[in-house]
Amino acid sequence: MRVLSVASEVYPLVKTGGLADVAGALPAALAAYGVDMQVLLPGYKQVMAKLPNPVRMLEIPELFGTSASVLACRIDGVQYLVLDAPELYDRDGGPYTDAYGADHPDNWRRFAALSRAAAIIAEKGIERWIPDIVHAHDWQAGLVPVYMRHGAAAATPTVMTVHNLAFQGQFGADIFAWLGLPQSEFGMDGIEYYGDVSFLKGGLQAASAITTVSPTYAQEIRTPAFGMGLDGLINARADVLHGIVNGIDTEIWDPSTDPLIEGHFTLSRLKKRQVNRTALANKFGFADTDGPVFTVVSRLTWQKGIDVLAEVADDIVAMGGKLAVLGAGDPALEDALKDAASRHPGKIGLALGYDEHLSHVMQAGGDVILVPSRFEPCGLTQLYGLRYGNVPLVARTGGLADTVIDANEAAIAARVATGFQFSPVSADALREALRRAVRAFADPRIWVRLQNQGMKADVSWDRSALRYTGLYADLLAPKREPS
Ligand SMILES: Nc1ncnc2c1ncn2[C@@H]1O[C@H](COP(=O)(O)OP(=O)(O)O[C@H]2O[C@H](CO)[C@@H](O)[C@H](O)[C@H]2O)[C@@H](O)[C@H]1O
Repeated sequence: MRVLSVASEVYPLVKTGGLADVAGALPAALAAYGVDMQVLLPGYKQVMAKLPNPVRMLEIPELFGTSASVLACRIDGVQYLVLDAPELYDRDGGPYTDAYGADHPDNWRRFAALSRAAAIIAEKGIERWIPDIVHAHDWQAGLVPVYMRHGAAAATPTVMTVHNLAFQGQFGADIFAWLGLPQSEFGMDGIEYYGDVSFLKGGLQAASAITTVSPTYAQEIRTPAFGMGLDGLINARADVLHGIVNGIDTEIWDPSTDPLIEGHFTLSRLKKRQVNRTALANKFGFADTDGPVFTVVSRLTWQKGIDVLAEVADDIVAMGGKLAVLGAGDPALEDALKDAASRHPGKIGLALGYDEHLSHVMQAGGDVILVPSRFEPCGLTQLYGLRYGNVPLVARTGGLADTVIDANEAAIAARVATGFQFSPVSADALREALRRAVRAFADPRIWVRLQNQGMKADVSWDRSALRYTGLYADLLAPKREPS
């Protein structure tokens, strides 16, 4: 089965968040089930610089006012297709923003081009490789199913995966004329959204199947509270909606071999974890290694509940804990955390910025990974925490609710608890959960049990890869007429 996956970021070539991890891990995970997945992504400056021996496979003479080509490149067994269009992608800054952090004004054109290129590949193939299915991720690939339904590959099934419904790719109606779509698309069943254009809405309407990254989030987005204005549409398409929880790449995230951490450890050699704790304490300038070290690796935003975290920072210290935060985002939240760190030198440490290496160090050396998100489609840092003995303390929402088993008394006694959940996302509820964690940490028997159970949890892609494979197979199965 041949599947073309289309994403705006893919680890290890370019990453700003969880989408890259998932788009990067899927090809290998699905290969185990006989899926031949190739991944199309934009040829940003940082991507082009990383390609070993790219081969030019397909010329696209006219793509949104510029010429483009598709390069193929194999890295660690994965076949990447890179859309080389310098006018669109050869720029300083990140995948979506310029060097000053502002969105590129022509992002609609940059990602419409990615989607159009995917549709062209679906029609023409790359050499003799023609996808049986096209799998689009998030709004940046939202127009893939839309372009496909108006072209020669209209019969090829498409899957639209929502990694975060908060980002919809909404642009003014004036861009519609430039998209090269029939006028009928500017309507209820197409990409029109309250008089604007929405790339994600288009994808959700046109795709053969919709998936999101956990079963709980799949239910939540059917409600006005989580549906971000699209709950009506999602409910109307509930028969093709699936919640498939993310896994993690257990080779990259393996505490027994991880080259980015100080000391390797396993379930049976948990004591060896200690050197990582010390390394973390040194990195964040902690005065000592007493008490639990709470860690946060996150975009610093309202979605992630970082305002609530800042509210309880003093309490963490008062409870005898330490706090280490790695992240970047909203300047007001960065300031609130900077203030907390300056109030508590040696106890609260802040690393502002994006640092993949440090994120591994934190998972290996922390005691608790905090994820106080207001909504969380799946969440990956709690999965890395489980695997690294960094016990998750999470808000009871979305994929966090699906992947962490709360340490209530019954779950502790039954030896199934893996972390702590709290609800609602408020300072009071978070404080209460922190207290529970501090109490559990004080009892080494309970704590080691939590770490053990977490490290034993299956966070691999195995089960979910099987579910994606099943979904693809269903989409390809000949439709039976109702009898
Ligand atoms: N400052 C920093 N330095 C280094 N690494 C950092 C970092 N900030 C974040 N990261 C890393 O970026 C990734 C973030 O992934 P998440 O799943 O937690 O959230 P994100 O909102 O990006 O993803 C969206 O897509 C994913 C994938 O489907 C869903 O799990 C999630 O719920 C959804 O919001 C993790 O690998 C984390 O370690």
